[in-house]
Amino acid sequence: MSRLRGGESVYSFEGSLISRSLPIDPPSFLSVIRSSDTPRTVWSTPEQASETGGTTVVGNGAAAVLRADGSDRFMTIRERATDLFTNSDVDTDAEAARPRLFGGFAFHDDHASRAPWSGFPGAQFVLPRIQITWKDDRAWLTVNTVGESQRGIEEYLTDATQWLSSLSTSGENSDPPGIADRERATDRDDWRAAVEASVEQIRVGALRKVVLAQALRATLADELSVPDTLARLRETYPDCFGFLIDALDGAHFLGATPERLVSLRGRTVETGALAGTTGRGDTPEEDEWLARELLSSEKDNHEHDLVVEAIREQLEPLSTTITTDERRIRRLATVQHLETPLSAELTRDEHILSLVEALHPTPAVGGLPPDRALATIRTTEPFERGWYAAPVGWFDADGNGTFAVALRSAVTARDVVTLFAGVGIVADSDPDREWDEVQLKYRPVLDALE
Ligand SMILES: C=C(O[C@@H]1C=C(C(=O)O)C=C[C@H]1O)C(=O)O
Repeated sequence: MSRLRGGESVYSFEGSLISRSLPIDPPSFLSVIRSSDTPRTVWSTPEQASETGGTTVVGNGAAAVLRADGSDRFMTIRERATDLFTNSDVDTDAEAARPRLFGGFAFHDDHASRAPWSGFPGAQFVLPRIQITWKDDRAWLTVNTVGESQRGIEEYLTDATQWLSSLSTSGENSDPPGIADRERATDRDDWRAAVEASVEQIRVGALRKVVLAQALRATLADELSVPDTLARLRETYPDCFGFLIDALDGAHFLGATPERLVSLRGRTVETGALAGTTGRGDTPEEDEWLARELLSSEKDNHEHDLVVEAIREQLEPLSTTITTDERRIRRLATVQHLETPLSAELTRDEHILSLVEALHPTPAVGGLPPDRALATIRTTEPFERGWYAAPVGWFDADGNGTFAVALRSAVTARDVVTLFAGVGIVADSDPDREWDEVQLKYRPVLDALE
């Protein structure tokens, strides 16, 4: 396996990309990820996703890592990716198995790589050394090299095939680690004051909406298994985007988010608004009652309208048509949301990173007007958002890809897991109800740990 491990050199790649893939018998997800080297990548799309039809990818190690910082991080990543993909030699019979860059961005332009985000730059994308892709009932092995010879890639392929055949075919999930201690970054009084101050800003017309978040530091009782935690999240949230991004220093960012930021295939864009939240009922009747109440809530519909409007405004200059579907309920294991799917046809070819940059942050996680909302978030939140609520996903050589908004997520370092969750504040937000909503949004990750 030593040849499969990425050395320091992968972080400043030179030479051209060679990629080979072949169909394989679907291996066990848990076995693959448990025996993968860092940086590992996990990406799984909702089972029902129309354009991807439920795809899972695990990346073992790195053939190349692209990193960038600052407000031009989107462009820098795109340029470095273009260098990487130029003159590449890719041999695959399946679109799903093509080489892809997986990673994401920090929420703020002036992101600070300090705890709990040390190791996470403003942007990081990994071209996996080995990519295992599952789609429907099929699976593929892809091996990527940069700056190696043709003979080199054949050897990597042989090693990777041997590695796969050595894996156990079943994976039993271990018990969750449990939580020994919890510490909130924001106490209830500070929260109340922050929400009231934002509501006041909205009432005087300085803001229209702002999304305020909280952080929860959980010290684990036992050792964390990242693969097992992800497997639990995938099981409870099959209709979410599951993700894992390894920093290069041993930290991990993982989650299961219901929110798509954007997908691009050719000139077809899929996106959507997700904002406005209520809980789950104890019975189907109670669930229905809560859903109906959410659909008719003036406050939640206003919160949601602002997101739909902002997305349409960003897409309009780029698109020939924009289609806004009917507003509906998105029911998850712990909460229900208002959701409006949107799609568009672009007037010309665009790279998905241009769309990601244009859309991030939508008012579902930032606010309006964007600059004032971001300044309010910066001065109000006593912690670093890091990669929380920011774009995570993948793109390929053609500039196609999918990005989700990294919600219901946590960053882990040794025995501490820091969870994040936020809520949209509008004129009639009540601090105590918003507090409760934050606690509900911690549940996906908390349940996977307890
Ligand atoms: C900010 C979060 O969620 C966002 C805010 C929502 C709301 O305020 O109703 C709903 C879904 C997400 O767009 C989060 O989960 O942390």
